Amino acid sequence: MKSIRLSYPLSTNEVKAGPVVLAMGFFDGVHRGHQKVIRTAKELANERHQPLAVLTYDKLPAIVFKMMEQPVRYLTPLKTKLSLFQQLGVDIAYVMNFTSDVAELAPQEFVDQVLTALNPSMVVAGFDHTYGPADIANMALLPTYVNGRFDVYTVNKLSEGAVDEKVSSTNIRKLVDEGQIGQANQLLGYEYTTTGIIVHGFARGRTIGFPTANVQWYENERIPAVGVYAVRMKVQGRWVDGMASVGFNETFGQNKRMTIEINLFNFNHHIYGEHVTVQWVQRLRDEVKFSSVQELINQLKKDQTTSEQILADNQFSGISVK
Ligand SMILES: Cc1cc2nc3c(=O)[nH]c(=O)nc-3n(C[C@H](O)[C@H](O)[C@H](O)COP(=O)(O)O)c2cc1C
Ligand SMILES: Nc1ncnc2c1ncn2[C@@H]1O[C@H](COP(=O)(O)OP(=O)(O)O)[C@@H](O)[C@H]1O
Repeated sequence: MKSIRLSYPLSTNEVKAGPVVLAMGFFDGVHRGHQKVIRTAKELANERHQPLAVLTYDKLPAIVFKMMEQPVRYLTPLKTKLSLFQQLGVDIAYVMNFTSDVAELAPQEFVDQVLTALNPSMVVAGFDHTYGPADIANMALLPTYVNGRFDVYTVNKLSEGAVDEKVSSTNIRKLVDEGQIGQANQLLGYEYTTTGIIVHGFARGRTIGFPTANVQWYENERIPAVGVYAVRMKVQGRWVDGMASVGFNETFGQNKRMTIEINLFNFNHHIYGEHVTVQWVQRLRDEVKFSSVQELINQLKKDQTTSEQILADNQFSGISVK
């Protein structure tokens, strides 16, 4: 997959491919609804023997319109999103720098100056996709603006039972914020992931028999709620089972800053400075302030047994963040 940065106004050197089938959307989370859009577009592209391109944006378009939490925390920061696009068979990812100029484009201008410039034979998006104000820039009106220059294909809402009612980025963000990772994973269609690097902590972990790798997550990552989780971590190119604590080390009472600490099973290497990917599989419990370190150790032993069982039962889904 090629990834190409675009900024407005588009220059012709940036876009060499065409004709392509073009899927468009912000796709935060690349959840099962988004996957349906991209997979549908892939089938259409295959039928036409054309590459599949995706048009997405480097930041949530809403940032330009309204006050948002800062920094904005995504389900999938760009790098993660691109990894998922690649696994869905995307050939070209156009990442547009979303500025006020782009936000201010009238729907007709967006179609003429952005979409058309990407040489699509067909544009594909979800039923609720908008490219400006919802009343004038929706999928029903897109064919009018396109005026026969290329085809438009709208992908219906994903609906295969009650749970699919809730396949939306907003809902998944809420589940992650509440720590309901099992449910978030169901809607995502893969295990929720966080990336970062391993930094030094207080070096207490090894003294209690549970060394913990401290993950300094990258900016814009959206971290699950405080609590304890069964996880996998990719480090030095391989996935290792483990358990994670997101919290403040209540028992030791020194930590004012929230940390992610991971004890890996059957693992004994120094990994400071390594880039890692954490796959959140299941929530186990809340963080507890224990009255002694021994009580913490007893609980960690139980957490390990529970995590090992969960991870043994949990198989990798079709796609996962690499
Ligand atoms: C799976 C797991 C669960 C944990 N649960 C708790 C907890 O409930 N309460 C708590 O105070 N600390 C908990 N801890 C955090 C330990 O206190 C922490 O890992 C230890 O202080 C080591 O920190 P260090 O990396 O700074 O040496 C947990 C750690 C892990 C790996
Ligand atoms: N099984 C393991 N799980 C996690 N980290 C491990 C493991 N074995 C060795 N390590 C190493 O030990 C470090 C954690 O030890 P710890 O005493 O908790 O120190 P620190 O507070 O500096 O992170 C990790 O960053 C990693 O480099």
